[in-house]
Amino acid sequence: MPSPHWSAPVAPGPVDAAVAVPGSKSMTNRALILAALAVEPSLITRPLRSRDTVLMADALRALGAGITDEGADWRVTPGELRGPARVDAGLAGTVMRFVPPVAALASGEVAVDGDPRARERPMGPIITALRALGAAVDDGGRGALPFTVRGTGSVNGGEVVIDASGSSQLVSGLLLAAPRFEKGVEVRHEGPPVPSAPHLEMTVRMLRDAGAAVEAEENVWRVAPGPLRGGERVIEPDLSNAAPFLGAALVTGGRVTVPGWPSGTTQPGDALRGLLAGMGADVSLGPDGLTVRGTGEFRGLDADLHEVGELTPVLAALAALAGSPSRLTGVAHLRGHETDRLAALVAEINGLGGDAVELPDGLEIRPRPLHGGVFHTYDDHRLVMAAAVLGLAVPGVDVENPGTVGKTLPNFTDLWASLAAPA
Ligand SMILES: O=C(O)C1=C[C@@H](OP(=O)(O)O)[C@@H](O)[C@H](O)C1
Ligand SMILES: C=C(OP(=O)(O)O)C(=O)O
Repeated sequence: MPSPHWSAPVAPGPVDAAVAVPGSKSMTNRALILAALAVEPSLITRPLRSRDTVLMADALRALGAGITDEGADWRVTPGELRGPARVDAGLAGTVMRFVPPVAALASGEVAVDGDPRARERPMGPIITALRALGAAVDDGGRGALPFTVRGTGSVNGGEVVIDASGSSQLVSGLLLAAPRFEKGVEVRHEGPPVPSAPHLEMTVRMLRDAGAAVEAEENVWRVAPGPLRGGERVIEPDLSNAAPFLGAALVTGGRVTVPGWPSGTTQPGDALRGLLAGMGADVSLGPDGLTVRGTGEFRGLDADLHEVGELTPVLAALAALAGSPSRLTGVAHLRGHETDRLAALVAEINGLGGDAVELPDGLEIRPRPLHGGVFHTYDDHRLVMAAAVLGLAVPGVDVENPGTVGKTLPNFTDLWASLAAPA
């Protein structure tokens, strides 16, 4: 039984470590979807194994895909998509937005539900879009989980307009399944800007790598119908999950290397290079990976994080420890993430004596001396990571429900212990 609380370790001095972070959640779950829709088997190499990716594998198995372990890798053998099936999305945005368009391709009923908080996350636009593309979805008029997709074995597809300002995943979900729609798809976004542009680029890139014909313009994406290839898909390390480790170099004036950092990538975590450099870190990318060095002093950050919202919790923790104030903007959509992240970060940073204020679209954080206390995590993996960063410098940070970090990084506290241990 994991302990319901975790005392975040104080760094005994400057950290000096190499930390190999496991595979990208976003790439693993896209690779699983594309492999399940392909015309031949795939091998997914170095996948992330975490709650979100195991839920994705289980969902696709329930719909007829064969997914088996091959050492640490996953072998995916496409099968005929069929219901009846039940899909548990947990709290995974990728499962709740990427699986329903696949379920619409199945013959039979597919019931989709998730954690209580998952029922509050934005889903309405993709349900409406699926109906416009020819799928039958019974959501009891809620525009949210739970719902049942009544598949007939095919989806007509075609043109659809969607407001994806609440989540880029609403677009990604439609695009990933679209090569199997009779007419493919043209998705046009209308509304306030879509967040997380790199994740949309990741969707386009991975579809193309699998052989799909995709056109992407500003706010319009077209996917032609056609077969998807299988074969080997190698998953990059999760660069967003590298954030707390790299941040530790800044907080302690130490050095952290993340091996396997790609020289080119669609992952939003790559933006950490510029963001941490902007806070005063020395950042270098070389054959050994990405190395971040801190001097012990670092400044606050004034940044629009609209495209890289998932980095916000860890950057907010760094901001609370920085030498000058920070403004993190462009992230109103974080109110629909695992929890309302803006409210949660303000409550927990201020609970330790900090001075964080919620903006209409972000956070303003003025550093102040902090003290220990319980740090609540709201079923949000990234709040566990934020708490760990604070704990490096603040004795007595008592992290509630640390196991929730297993959403994307089950061995986080072990990796963290090796980082914060005396050399
Ligand atoms: O497509 C993806 O893999 C993701 C897209 C982003 O979602 P939003 O656009 O909803 O922020 C990101 O925050 C999430 O962690 C993963
Ligand atoms: C927003 C996140 O996750 P999800 O894929 O559930 O949307 C996240 O990992 O920061």
